[in-house]
Amino acid sequence: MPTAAIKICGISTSEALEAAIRARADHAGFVFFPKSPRNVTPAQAAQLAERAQGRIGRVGLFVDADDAAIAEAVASARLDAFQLHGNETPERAAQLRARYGVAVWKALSVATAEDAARAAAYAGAVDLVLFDAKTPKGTLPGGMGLSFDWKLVAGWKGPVAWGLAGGLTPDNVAEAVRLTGTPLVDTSSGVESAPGIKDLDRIDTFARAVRGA
Ligand SMILES: O=C(O)c1ccccc1N[C@@H]1O[C@H](COP(=O)(O)O)[C@@H](O)[C@H]1O
Repeated sequence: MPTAAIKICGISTSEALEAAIRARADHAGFVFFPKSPRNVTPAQAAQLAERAQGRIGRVGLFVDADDAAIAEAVASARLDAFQLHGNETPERAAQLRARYGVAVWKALSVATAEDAARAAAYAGAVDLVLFDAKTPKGTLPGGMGLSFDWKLVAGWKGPVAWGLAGGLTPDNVAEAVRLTGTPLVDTSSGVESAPGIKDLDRIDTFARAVRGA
């Protein structure tokens, strides 16, 4: 089985970005969601994106963002992909993909087999679906360190590429990769010492665990 690709999300400092690059992660996630402790301003994003250029993929995370917010993020950070982490429809995802010509990832929150089956509706509209855990009402829609029953997506064979997120840590990611066969893993709070504070050693340990799986 090929090694799963790695995305480290919620990067907001150059130190964390360099740690992700040193760990040979494939993608760095920049959160454009003001309610998140990992939110970056357009100015921060511009600096990080510049530093990341040609060294790691740049994924912008949005939650039901309007056109103006997305245009501002795109103007500041040259993004390689959008990660849509709200209730964006397949039509909205396809519209953004056509408008900006970048890859679009759609996060889907999973608690049942029916939730995972919703991925099929995004075939043709997105480049990847990211299965994540459901979070409690009134909290952030991701980045909470919550996982779901991985058996629901183990060996998933759908009409679109996929990845796994939600509560992945250096301690459990190898098991998650082995059990699901996921081609991509995404973590945020699992490589932090506190919400929004990336732990550089944990980024390294996480990547090693993925490659050792
Ligand atoms: O990281 C955030 O702050 C965030 C905010 C809003 C939506 C999604 C967010 N993060 C994404 O959530 C999943 C799971 O994160 P975790 O590893 O459980 O902390 C992941 O895709 C993050 O990119």
